[in-house]
Amino acid sequence: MSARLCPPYGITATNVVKRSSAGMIRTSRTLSSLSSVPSSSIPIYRTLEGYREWRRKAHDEKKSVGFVATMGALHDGHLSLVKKSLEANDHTVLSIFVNPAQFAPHEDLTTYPRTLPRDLELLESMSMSVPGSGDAGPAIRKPSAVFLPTVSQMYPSGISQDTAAQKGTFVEVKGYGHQMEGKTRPAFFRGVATVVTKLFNAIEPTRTYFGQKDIQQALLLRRMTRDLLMSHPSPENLHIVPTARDKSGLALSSRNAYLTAYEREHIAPALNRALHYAHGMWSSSAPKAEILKYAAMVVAEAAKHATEKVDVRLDYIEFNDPETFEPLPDDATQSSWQAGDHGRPVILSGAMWLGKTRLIDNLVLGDARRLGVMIDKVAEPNLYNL
Ligand SMILES: Nc1ncnc2c1ncn2[C@@H]1O[C@H](COP(=O)(O)OP(=O)(O)OP(=O)(O)O)[C@@H](O)[C@H]1O
Ligand SMILES: CC(C)(CO)[C@@H](O)C(=O)[O-]
Ligand code: BAL
Repeated sequence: MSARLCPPYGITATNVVKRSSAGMIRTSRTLSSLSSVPSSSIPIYRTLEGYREWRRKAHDEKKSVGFVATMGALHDGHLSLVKKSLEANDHTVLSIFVNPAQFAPHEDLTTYPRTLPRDLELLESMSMSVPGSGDAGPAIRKPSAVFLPTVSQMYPSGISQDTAAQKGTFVEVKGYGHQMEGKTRPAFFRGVATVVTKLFNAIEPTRTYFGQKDIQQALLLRRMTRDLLMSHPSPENLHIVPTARDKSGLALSSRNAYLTAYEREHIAPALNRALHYAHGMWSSSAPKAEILKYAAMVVAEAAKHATEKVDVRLDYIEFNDPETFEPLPDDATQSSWQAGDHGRPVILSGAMWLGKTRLIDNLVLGDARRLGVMIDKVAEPNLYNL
């Protein structure tokens, strides 16, 4: 059953999620009832049964299905993933689901931006002309469906943000979830791998698209598809789309909505500047440990020269092996890395706190295509990381 329903809707942080004393998450009536969904010309599936009926038809018609998983609060970064999917697939499906399992109890699940009406408007406004097959003229493609499940649909056994209290089935990509982002967010990748496995099982995508902004997530999920012998998608059909940015270099992110205009314009871009500074030093053969000190100073300088009160804390900047995610040795240099016959690029990534907002970013040093990042000739060079 597809839901094309009318207002009133009322989705706010407080009416979406309620937590019992045991930390179990349940959806409020507002979000779980169908009447909470704005009207849309794109079919919205709130149930697995409804979506699967649509998917069966696409399968019978031998149509390919591209998939973009999101937590909503859409921006141009998300839309760049949708465009890649529209280009390559007969159908494009997008999911919007704020996944409790990837938020630690102290993190921002309740305040995470939720902008469903605007998200649907943005998706409705998207279309792409693609060459028709045979003698047919060009065809117009638009997003075909939105999957908008409830927490109880996605977690039939219930879900607690407290990992010790969790029951049911979880997916862990062992050995790859504790470095980089996993150092600060130890349960994050377990939550992501679990929900994305469920989404892949539900959506059955031919191809999927993840953002380079969350590079560890994308690479870990590709490993998961390989380890679990997945066919929908197969590992080679999990694509990574370059990071879309503000002119200042700041990576677009739903959490940027937490920032003041001053923070967004003047302070947040310091993380990207620090990464570029580190890249410059790497190219001039400086050793990693020294580079990291200077990169941290770039962030500190931005805070020092702020003309408004800001609370800036660098979480980390690090160089990591894209295959193992392990940090490079302190004395590693660009030439020692290359001489090690790795031939693979290096991930230079970082995270910083701006008040309560945590921002992340990365550059791939070397040929990002080797990581399956989709660099194409229409890309504007200053938007991309090579
Ligand atoms: N600036 C961006 N460029 C390209 N892809 C992006 C960008 N931001 C997010 N994505 C990708 O969009 C998908 C959905 O991400 P998500 O809904 O968490 O948005 P987000 O902006 O990353 O949110 P958050 O602020 O929580 O990090 C992920 O694959 C993510 O990597
Ligand atoms: C992949 C994802 C949708 C899983 O909840 C989320 O981690 C994200 O948006 O990057
Ligand atoms: N894009 C990553 C989602 C998260 O930080 O929870």
